[in-house]
Amino acid sequence: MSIKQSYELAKKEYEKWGINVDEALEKLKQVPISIHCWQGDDVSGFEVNKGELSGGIDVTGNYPGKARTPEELRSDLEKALTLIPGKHRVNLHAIYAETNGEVVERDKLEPKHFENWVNWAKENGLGLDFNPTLFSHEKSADGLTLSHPDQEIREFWINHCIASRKIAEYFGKELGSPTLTNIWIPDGYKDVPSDRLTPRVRLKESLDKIFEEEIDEQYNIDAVESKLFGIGSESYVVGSHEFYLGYALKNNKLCLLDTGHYHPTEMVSNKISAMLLYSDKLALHVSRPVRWDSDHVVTLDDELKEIALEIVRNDALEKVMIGLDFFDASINRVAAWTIGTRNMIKSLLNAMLVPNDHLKQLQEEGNFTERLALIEEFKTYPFGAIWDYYCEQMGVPVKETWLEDVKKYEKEVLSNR
Ligand SMILES: C[C@H](O)[C@H](O)[C@@H](O)C(=O)CO
Ligand SMILES: [Mn+2]
Repeated sequence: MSIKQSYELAKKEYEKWGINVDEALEKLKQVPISIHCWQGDDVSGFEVNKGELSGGIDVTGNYPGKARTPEELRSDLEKALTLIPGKHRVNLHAIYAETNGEVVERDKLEPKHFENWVNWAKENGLGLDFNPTLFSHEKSADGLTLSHPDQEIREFWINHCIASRKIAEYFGKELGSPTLTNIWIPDGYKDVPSDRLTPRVRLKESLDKIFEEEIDEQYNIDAVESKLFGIGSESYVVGSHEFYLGYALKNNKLCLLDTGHYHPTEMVSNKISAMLLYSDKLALHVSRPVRWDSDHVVTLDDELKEIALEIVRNDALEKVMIGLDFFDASINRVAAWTIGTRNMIKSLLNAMLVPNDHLKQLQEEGNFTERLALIEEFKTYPFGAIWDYYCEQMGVPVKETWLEDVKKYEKEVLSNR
């Protein structure tokens, strides 16, 4: 049976429940995923005086073929993008600046240092997102940045974040779509603090200075990302969830929820509807924590499906800015992007192929038996046939055939590095 024939049969199954499959596929095409560049080079970046990865995050594995230059990273991203259906965005960190061999301190970074990225994004029809990098640097060696007791150090990082917002504004203007600029800081303490308040007061003041200058939301949207703990900040993180939730609501900023930044049984899927009652938009870093914030490649697991359901059934596709955040150096990095991003898209399609309105109605009626029965039965509906057809229509490999492309690329390109 051809992919189209399987699709037609599967479509009929969904149509019985009033689900318009063609409409769902059209909708899916419009959803951009922000693909993080840092999976391609293990969060190394291209700074001339680059430091070791720090900030309480870690990349493990030494699979060959890591990108060593901006050209290699862009070429690897291009490869991955040929295997992922849809038009997406690329998420950059400040450490991916190109400074022509010159040492440019992070507080002095300018749009011109990202010109190649912008030209490349234009050529490939991509949007760009951005992050100031407040780790892997001598001025964050003690694990503190925007909340540092030393005013000079704080000023340095404030100026870096201000410079980053200007770079993001430039991206937004050049590419005609707003850049999401996300601030994440590693600040925290290994051991039980004797004062939790003072660092938070300083972080609040630093953020106020960073956001002093208004930037048109047509070009730049600001987000703040919280965390629970990191390596070396096990007991206390200054920018906790509650800290940023309050800050974002009061200052009209977006909260960015990283799925690896909560207690192991605390689910981001359960936060989306609550937060969207009080905020027009929110942002995600979809990751996969395995026992800790390990940033494993995203799989099509229950929580990913639940996150997608919450976005789709609450009509929030334009309110939730979906980004990815994982970095696995133990497998082929192009495959990592491909697996994780395809899974994110698959989860959205899956959510569109569920009779969401009917299930909501059942809940309202207190019919929990039917609610559970249908949720479970839909798990084995022929979703794969719809996904395969979507891939074919979008001109990307169907099923696991993309692996052949990755193997070829590994043989011809990655293995020569
Ligand atoms: C590269 C980092 O993962 C990223 O900046 C941040 O989003 C994070 O999640 C730190 O744990
Ligand atoms: Mn993150």
